[in-house]
Amino acid sequence: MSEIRQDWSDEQRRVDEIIELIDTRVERLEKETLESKSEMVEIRKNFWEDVTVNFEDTAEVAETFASMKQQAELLSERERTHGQASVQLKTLRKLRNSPYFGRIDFVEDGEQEADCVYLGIASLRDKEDENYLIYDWRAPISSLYYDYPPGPAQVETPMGTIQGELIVKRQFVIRDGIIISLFDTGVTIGDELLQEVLGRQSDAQMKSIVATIQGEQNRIIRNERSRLLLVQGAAGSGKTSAALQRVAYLLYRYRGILKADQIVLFSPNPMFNSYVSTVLPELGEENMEQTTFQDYLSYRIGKTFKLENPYAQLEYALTGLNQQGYEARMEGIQYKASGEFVAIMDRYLAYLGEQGLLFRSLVFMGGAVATAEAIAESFYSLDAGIAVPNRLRLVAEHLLKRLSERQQDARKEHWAADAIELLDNEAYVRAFQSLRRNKQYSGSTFDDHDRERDLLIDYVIRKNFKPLRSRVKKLAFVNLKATYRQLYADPAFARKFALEAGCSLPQRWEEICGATLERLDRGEMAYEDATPYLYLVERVRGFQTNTSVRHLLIDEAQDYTAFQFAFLKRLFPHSRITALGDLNQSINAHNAAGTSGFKALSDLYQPEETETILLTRSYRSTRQIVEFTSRCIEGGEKIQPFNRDGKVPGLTLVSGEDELHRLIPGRVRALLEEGHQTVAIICKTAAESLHAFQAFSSALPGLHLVERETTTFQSGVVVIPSYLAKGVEFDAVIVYNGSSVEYSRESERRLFYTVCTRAMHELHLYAIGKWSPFIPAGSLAVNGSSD
Ligand SMILES: Nc1ncnc2c1ncn2[C@@H]1O[C@H](COP(=O)(O)OP(=O)(O)OP(=O)(O)O)[C@@H](O)[C@H]1O
Repeated sequence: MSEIRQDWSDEQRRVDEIIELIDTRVERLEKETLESKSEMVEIRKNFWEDVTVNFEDTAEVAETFASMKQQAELLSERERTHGQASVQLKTLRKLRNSPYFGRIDFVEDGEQEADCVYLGIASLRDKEDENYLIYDWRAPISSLYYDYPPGPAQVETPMGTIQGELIVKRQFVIRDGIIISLFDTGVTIGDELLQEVLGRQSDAQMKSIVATIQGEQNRIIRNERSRLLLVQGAAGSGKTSAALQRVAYLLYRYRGILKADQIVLFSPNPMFNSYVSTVLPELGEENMEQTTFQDYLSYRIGKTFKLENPYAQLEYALTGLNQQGYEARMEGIQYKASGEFVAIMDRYLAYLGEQGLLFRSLVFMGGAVATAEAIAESFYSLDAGIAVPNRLRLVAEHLLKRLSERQQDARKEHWAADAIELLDNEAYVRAFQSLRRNKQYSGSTFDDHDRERDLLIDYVIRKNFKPLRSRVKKLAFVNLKATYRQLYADPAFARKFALEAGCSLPQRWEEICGATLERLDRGEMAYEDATPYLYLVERVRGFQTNTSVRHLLIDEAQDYTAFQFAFLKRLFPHSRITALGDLNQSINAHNAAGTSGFKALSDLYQPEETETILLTRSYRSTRQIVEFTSRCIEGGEKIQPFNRDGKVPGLTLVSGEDELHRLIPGRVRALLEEGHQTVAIICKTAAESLHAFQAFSSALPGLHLVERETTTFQSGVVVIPSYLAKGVEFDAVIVYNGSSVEYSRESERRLFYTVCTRAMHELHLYAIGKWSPFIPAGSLAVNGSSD
C-alpha cells in the first residue's frame, strides 16, 4: 500500500514537472504567436508601401515584381510559422490537462536498464530536446502498451524487431494536471478503466478511445500491409472507433507524405458524419474527407435524373409489401446489386465496343452537323482494338473539325448578320472586349465599318457554336441514357449477355424491364439503377478516377452492393481499402438473405492482398443487453459481452396503440430522471416514426424527429427510424413496437438486432399484441409479458 502511495507521489511529481515545462513552452509560444501575428498584420497593412512599384520600363517592372515577390514570401513565411505555433499551442494545452494515460517499462534483451515510456495523445521532449518525456500513442514503441500484458514482448520499429520484457504496465487518469487514478495492470488494457469509460453517459459525439484501445483494435489501426483490410465485427465492437483511430495513426505514420484530404471515409448518412466528426480534431488532427455513397451519386447524376435516395428505397422495401409490382421490384433490386449483373454489364459493354452504342445528332439551328447515324458510323469505322473512350475522343476531334467547317459556312448565312443588328449596347461592348482579349482587334473603338461587321459576325457565330463545342468535348454526343435504356427495351436482349457470362436472369426479368423503362422515361433513377448506370457512363466515357486518394474507409460495408464495390475499386485505383461491417446488421433492400456481405469485395482482390480481422467483443452495451441481443441472431453465442452490469432489458406487451402511447412517455421521463442524456424511441420505418412523433410531441416537449435529411446528431430524446440509427448509439433505447407484425421476416431479424444493439445502458421493448419471434425465448419468462 505504502509502495503505491510512494509511486503515486513520484508520479504526481513527474506530472508537476511536465506541467511546469509545458507552461514555459506555452508562455514562449504565446509570445511568439502574438509577435508573428502583429508582424503579419504589419506586413499586410504596409504591403504596398514596402514594395517599390514602378512600371515605367521593363527593368523597373521586373524590379517591382521581385520586390512584390519578396514581400509576399515574407508574409507567407510568417503565416506558416504562426500556423505551426498555433497547432503546437493547441496540443500543449491538451497535454497540460492530461499529459498521458499510460506507462510501460520495457527492458530490451541484452540491456540491464528498463526504458520508461509514457504515452499520451502527442509527443513531448525535454528542455534539451533530447529525450522523450511523452511518446505519441502512435509511435512504434507505444504499440507494446496495447499489444502485451507484462512479460515477454516485441515491437516492430523502422530499425527492425526489438524483443525484450515488459516489466511495468501502468494506467493513469489525469485531469487538470492531477492524477485521479493510477494502477498497474496485469492485462493488456485494464478492464477497470474501460469499465469506467464505458459506464459514462453518451453525448452527441463519438469519443476517441486512445487510452483503452484493445489489442485486436490495435491490429486494425496499425495495419499497413493489406490492400484490403476487412473488419467484421459484432455490434458495438468498436469498428468505427478503430477506423477513426486508424486515420489518426496513418496521418502520424505518414506525416509529410499523407494529407488528410487523401483519406476518404464513406459513411451511412450525413447524421453519422456529424456524430464522428470531432474524433480527429479532438486528437489534434485535421479531419479526413467524409461523404456518403448517395452524395457521390447525386453529385454525378443528380442533375440528369430525379435520383432515389437509398433510404426511400428501403422504406419502400419495408412498407410496399402490398403494392403492385413489389415482388418484381425487390427481385430487380437484388439482381442489379449482384456480381452477376456486373458480369452482364461487362458483356454489354464489350458488345457496345462492336455495335449498339447510341448517339445523339449534332444539331445547329435545326440542321444536323452530324447525324446520330453518321456519328455511329464514324465511331464503328475506327479500329475496334482502340478502347471505347479513346475512340470517342477521336470521334470528338473529328466532330470539332466538322463544327469548324460549319462555322465557316455560317459566315455566309444571314442569321449572323441579323444577330449583330440585335446586339444591345452592353453586348456590343462585351463583344469588343472579347475581341480585344483574343487580340483580334487592337484599336480603341471600331472605326472601320466592314471590319467591325466581320469581327462582330465572327464573334456572334463563335458564341453560338460554343455550347455545341463544349458538348462535343464532354462527349455528350453519346446517348448514355438511351444506351442504358436499351438494355431493358427488349427483355430478350440481355439473355445473350447472361448466357455469355454464365449466369441466369431473374424470374421476373420481363416485369423488371418494364418497370425500369417506365421510370427512366419519367426521368427517374431508382437507387438500384444508379450505380449500374454510372458504371456504364464511366466505362464508356473513361473512368474519372481519383488517383490522389490513398485510403478509403467504408463503414457499414455490409450494406454495399457487389456493384458498388466494383465501382469504388475502379474509382479509387490507388487506394487501400478498409471495410468495416457486421453481416448481422445488413439492413438494405438488395440483400434479403444477408449472406453475401464482404465476399463481393474480397473477390475483387487477391487473397495475399487481403487481411480479415474479426472483432467479437462488444463494448457498447451492458452484459445484460448483449446477452439479450446476441440471442436474437444466429451465431450470436460467439459475441462476448464486456463485463459491465446493468438492468435486464424490459419487455412490455400492450393490447393496443393507446396503451403504448400512454406508457412510453412515462418510461422516457423515468430514463431522463435517471440521468440518461440520449434516449431514442426507435421505430421501424419513417412513416411509423412520424406517427410516433406526433403522438408523443405534446407529452415530451423538446422531442426530435430524425429524418433522412437530418444532418446533426443531437442529445436529448429522439424518435428515429431503425435504418437511420445504424452506426450510432444512445444511453437508452425504447423499441416502439417489437411485435410479430413488425419484425418476423428473416430480413427483419437483422433490423431488429440493429435496433436493440444501439442501447448502451438500458433497453426497453414494447409490443402491441404479440411479441416478435426474435425475442429470445428465455427473456419473456424472466420479464413476464407485461410491465
Ligand atoms: N477500446 C475501447 N475503449 C473504449 N471504448 C470503446 C472501445 N472500443 C469501442 N468502444 C466504445 O464502444 C462503443 C461502440 O463502438 P463503435 O461504434 O466503434 O462500434 P461499432 O463496431 O462500429 O458498432 P456498430 O457496428 O454497432 O455500429 C462506442 O461507445 C465506443 O466508444
